[in-house]
Amino acid sequence: MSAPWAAWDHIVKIDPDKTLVEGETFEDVCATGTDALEIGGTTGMTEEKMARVVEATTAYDVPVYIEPSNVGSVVHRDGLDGYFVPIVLNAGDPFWVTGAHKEWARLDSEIDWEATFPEAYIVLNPDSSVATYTEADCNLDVDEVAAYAEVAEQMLGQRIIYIEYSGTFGDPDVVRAAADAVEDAATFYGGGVDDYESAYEMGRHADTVIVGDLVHDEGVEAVEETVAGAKDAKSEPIEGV
Ligand SMILES: CC(C)=CCC/C(C)=C/CC/C(C)=C/CC/C(C)=C/COP(=O)(O)OP(=O)(O)O
Ligand SMILES: O=P(O)(O)OC[C@@H](O)CO
Ligand SMILES: [Mg+2]
Repeated sequence: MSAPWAAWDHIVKIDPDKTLVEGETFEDVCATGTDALEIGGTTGMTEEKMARVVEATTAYDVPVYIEPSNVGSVVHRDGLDGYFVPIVLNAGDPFWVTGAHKEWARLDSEIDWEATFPEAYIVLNPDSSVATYTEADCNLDVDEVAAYAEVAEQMLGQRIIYIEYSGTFGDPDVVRAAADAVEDAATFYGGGVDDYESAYEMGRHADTVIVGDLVHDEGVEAVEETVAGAKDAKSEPIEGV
C-alpha cells in the first residue's frame, strides 16, 4: 500500500496556540484544496488546545494528522487519521532525537503504530522557536544537509525528510540537494511559503510543501494561492528529468 502522503503536494499546518483570521472557520481551511492538515506547534501547546482543533477539523473531508511537539500534546480521537512524529536529526539535545519518543512509548498505552509515521527533521532557521527548543545546529552546508537526508533514509529507514525553515523562506538549493540525496523517501518543505511563486518554487524540489503561519496571519485566500503553486509545480515537467 502506498504511503498516505504519496500524492500530497500541499499540507496546511495549524498551530492550536494561534487563531484563524477573523470570520474564517476550519471548514474554510479544509476547502482550500490542501491535501492534508497537520496540527502542531512548538510553543504554548496543551492537550486541551490540541483536542479542540482536532475535534473541529476531523468533521471535514481532509485527512487530519497530529504533529506533536511533546508527549503531552498527543490526543487520541475518532476521526483522526494519524500522527506525524518529528525526529530532529540536527538537534543539540538527543531528547529530540529519541528521548521524547522513549518517554511517549513509556507513558502512552494507546499508541496506534499503524497510523504513526516519523518525520526526519532538519531544522535550518536558527531564529525559529523550534531551533531554540531543540538546540538545533543550523549552521550546515548544503552538502551536510544532503548527507543528513541520505543517512536518514539509508541508515535510519526514514520515509519522510522534512526541511524545516519555519518562519522564513529557505534556500531552494538546499531543498533540491536534500531531494536529490534520497531515493524513495519523500521530501517535505516548510517555511515562509506565502504566495503562488514561493509555493511553486519549493514545489519544484520538494514532494510536499507545508504552509503554517500564513493560514493564521493572512487566511484562506492566500493559502489557496499556495495550493495552486504547489500543484502547478508538479504538473509541469522538470527540465533534464
Ligand atoms: C515523541 C513525541 C510525542 C514528541 C516529540 C516530537 C519532537 C522531537 C518535537 C521536536 C519539535 C518539533 C520538530 C515540533 C514540530 C512542530 C513544529 C516544527 C512547529 C513549528 O514551530 P515554530 O514555528 O518554530 O514554533 P511556533 O510557531 O510555535 O513559534
Ligand atoms: O509557518 P511557516 O513559516 O509557514 O512554516 C511551516 C512549517 O514548516 C512550520 O513547522
Ligand atoms: Mg510557526
